[in-house]
Amino acid sequence: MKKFIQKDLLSTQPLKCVVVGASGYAGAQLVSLIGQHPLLKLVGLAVSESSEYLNVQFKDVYPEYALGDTSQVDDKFHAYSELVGQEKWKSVDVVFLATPHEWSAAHVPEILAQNKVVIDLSGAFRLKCPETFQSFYQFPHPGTDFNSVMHYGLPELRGVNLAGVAGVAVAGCYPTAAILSIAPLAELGLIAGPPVINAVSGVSGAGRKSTIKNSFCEVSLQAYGIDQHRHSPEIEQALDHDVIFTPHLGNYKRGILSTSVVPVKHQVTQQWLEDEYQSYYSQAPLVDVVTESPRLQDVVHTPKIRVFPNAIKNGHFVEVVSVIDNLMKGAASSAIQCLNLQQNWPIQLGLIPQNLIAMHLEEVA
Ligand SMILES: NC(=O)C1=CN([C@@H]2O[C@H](COP(=O)(O)OP(=O)(O)OC[C@H]3O[C@@H](n4cnc5c(N)ncnc54)[C@H](OP(=O)(O)O)[C@@H]3O)[C@@H](O)[C@H]2O)C=CC1
Ligand SMILES: CC(=O)N[C@@H](CCC(=O)OP(=O)(O)O)C(=O)O
Repeated sequence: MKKFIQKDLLSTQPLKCVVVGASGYAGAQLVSLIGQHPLLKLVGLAVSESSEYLNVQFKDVYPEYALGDTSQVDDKFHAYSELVGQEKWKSVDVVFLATPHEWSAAHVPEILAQNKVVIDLSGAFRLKCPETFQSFYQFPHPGTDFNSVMHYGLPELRGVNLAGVAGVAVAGCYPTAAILSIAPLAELGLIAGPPVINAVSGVSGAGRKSTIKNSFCEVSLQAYGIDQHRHSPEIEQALDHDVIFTPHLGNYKRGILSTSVVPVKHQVTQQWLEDEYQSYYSQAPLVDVVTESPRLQDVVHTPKIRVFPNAIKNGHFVEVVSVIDNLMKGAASSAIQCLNLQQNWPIQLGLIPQNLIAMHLEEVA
């Protein structure tokens, strides 16, 4: 696969990356994105010691994400404990974790201690309050010392500054859709009462391991986690406001459609609202503020979010519909954006080739 990059980054050495949890849905999507990124080089795929994929090649499990030329890449799954014992581990720059929350909580400290950048897709380091964390995750907070080390990674949220940070706790999938729907109103101080957020996710949001609840014949559009989903406090932390969040499971594979209804402190017009959203996202190439109700198929398999703000009830409420692919913008592509920002690279580097072509590119050798 040909990779292109703008001239001023041509002399930048690619970062060596490992994905832990590479056999899972989010990890596999990450592997495919690293494979197409001009400044990232995949050097290891890690799974658990009891994984059914040990020593199996990635392309045999996920042919749809084939890495292109794999002759230079070890694309077999290895146990994490084996990988860290290999000589090449020492030169790894970045470790992506697409692992269970408990696993990330236990292992991030040792990876940070080896001066490797950690990009964690789990929820282990997103919530700053230990009591809230314990009550929603049912295990102890990894420690408040990490609150200043692991930075919340929602790339388009104003105030997020990831340049040079040691670690990133990538935002959750539902929170990405909900927070980016409401953030412009929060910044304006317009929220008059708890936003009501209803969101539907495809089944890949629940991960690859099957259970009765997410098996094909059992899944039927259904609300769950009412008033107790761990993404409620995550959304509240980012917006600094209470919310009423209800997730729903839909009988399809990928994508989240979120609808947020927000009471506002003063009457707004449609034009004003659209202008404010356009302004908030003016430097965000992967956010489309749209004027027609977005569909999941507009974004599935893409790194984009589409946001559709509406002034309703005579301008006293704002209703915002947004759509994302939960495995891309809700997980893997957002993780790549976070690393791009951590490195001071363009936010969309490696994610939208056609955008790159517009930026005076050179082919990477
Ligand atoms: N699915 C989604 O839409 C999103 C997921 N996330 C987060 O990403 C993480 C992964 O989610 P998802 O891909 O859905 O989950 P999956 O269940 O599909 O994948 C989990 C991965 O973790 C690996 N794993 C499990 N235990 C260990 C261990 N002890 N050591 C090393 N690897 C281990 C599994 O490998 P194996 O079983 O082969 O050993 C597998 O590769 C979770 O924290 C989730 O919350 C974040 C945003 C969205
Ligand atoms: C459909 C489904 O089950 N979705 C998952 C959320 C997706 C996920 O993995 O959560 P994070 O974004 O926090 O990592 C859930 O409700 O627990």
